[in-house]
Amino acid sequence: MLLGCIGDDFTGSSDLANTLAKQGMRTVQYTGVPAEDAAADIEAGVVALKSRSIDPQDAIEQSLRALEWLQKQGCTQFLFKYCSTFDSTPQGNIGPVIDALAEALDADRIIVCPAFPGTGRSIYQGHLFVNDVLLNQSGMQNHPLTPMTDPDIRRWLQLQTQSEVGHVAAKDVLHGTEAIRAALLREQLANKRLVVVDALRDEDLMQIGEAAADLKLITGGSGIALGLPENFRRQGKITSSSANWQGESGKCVALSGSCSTATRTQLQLHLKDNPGFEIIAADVIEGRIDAPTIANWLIANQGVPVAYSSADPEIVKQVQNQYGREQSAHAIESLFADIARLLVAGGITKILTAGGETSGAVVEALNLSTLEIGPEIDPGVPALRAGEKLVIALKSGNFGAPDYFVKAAGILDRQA
Ligand SMILES: Nc1ncnc2c1ncn2[C@@H]1O[C@H](COP(=O)(O)OP(=O)(O)OP(=O)(O)O)[C@@H](O)[C@H]1O
Ligand SMILES: O=C(O)[C@@H](O)C(=O)CO
Repeated sequence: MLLGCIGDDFTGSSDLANTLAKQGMRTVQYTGVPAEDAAADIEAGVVALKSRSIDPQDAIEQSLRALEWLQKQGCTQFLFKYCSTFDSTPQGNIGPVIDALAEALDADRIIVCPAFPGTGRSIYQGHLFVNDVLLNQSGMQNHPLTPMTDPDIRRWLQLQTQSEVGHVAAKDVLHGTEAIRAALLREQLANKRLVVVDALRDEDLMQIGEAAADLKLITGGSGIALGLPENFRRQGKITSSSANWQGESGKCVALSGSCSTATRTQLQLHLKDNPGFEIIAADVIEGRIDAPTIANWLIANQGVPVAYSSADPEIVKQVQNQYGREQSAHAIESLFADIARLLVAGGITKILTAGGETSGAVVEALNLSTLEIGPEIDPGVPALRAGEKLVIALKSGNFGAPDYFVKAAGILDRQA
């Protein structure tokens, strides 16, 4: 294994694995730190953690264990993947995890670049934009677990890290690889260990990737991985691989715990032609609805039926005020986990999940330890083979075109 990656959630990890696979690296996504060594022919390994919203100390410990395993697999470069909307709180977990990985690797010039132009996330003057609005006006200010209220990534990160935060601005990035390399060195000499790097376009990310060829630790969204495979290819270390994807026949069902604007738009369109079961959070928390009822409903309905708790931010806020943020999230995630188990036991072979935390709960409940990367459904969302009789797609809350659910069901389908 050449490139060792640690993802702070499961959907985000599949986003990264998708990018690396598309750029020609043989990539596998692991759920948690594997007990066994990786197969010998894997070039990039993504250890997916569910560490985005847990206690920072726990996130550090899990990330260091992942790092140790990846080091044991022979990796020479490491990538810490977080969300392209930099999902975190003033306490972490991005800064504390980077600090710990940096110490363990004795790394410097650590790029911090959540940009993902393919999904509209760019960084200019240290500020993160989602399409044409700043992060804190994009809907992310209402995120149920990590509300992003400051678009200045330098300022937000500085709250979380012991290291000093530097910046490589677009004026350097737009001059290409050598200028980026020189600017990173300049920041290192000024004792800025973590460096937010502006990026507007995929070309910028390719050049940032090239400038990062000799860095031990790189951090960012999946976009930061775009240019890395080429470094290994240039050294003759990777050979092109062509994955042999085959979907599954049978019914496809969707589970959505994502309350993001994108998911709610997708649901609105999907529910015009497909049946939906709306899960009311209070009913879950107070035990008025259970998993078997919903699983049976999904199995019995035609089309691509969806069970969803996705609600308007105002409703989510009310639920959280009444029952607590953690408690309500936990209750809903456990419900989705139980539904998923029942679906698979009931013979379902294709499952779509929406929302990072929700997807994490489902992947863990189903014990899906290794995910093979299939074709891309929409930017950042690959089809995944999770077992001999199960294919899935894990959609990050904000990803996917309006017709995502139907498109995803089509790609997971076995082609005649
Ligand atoms: N109706 C609801 N009321 C309160 N909390 C909810 C409700 N529906 C879902 N949740 C919780 O909100 C959280 C949504 O997070 P999740 O990561 O699944 O989606 P997302 O934030 O849209 O996606 P991403 O993290 O990929 O951006 C989960 O913990 C979920 O259990
Ligand atoms: O980077 C992103 O936006 C996604 O891969 C993700 O991590 C959202 O949960």
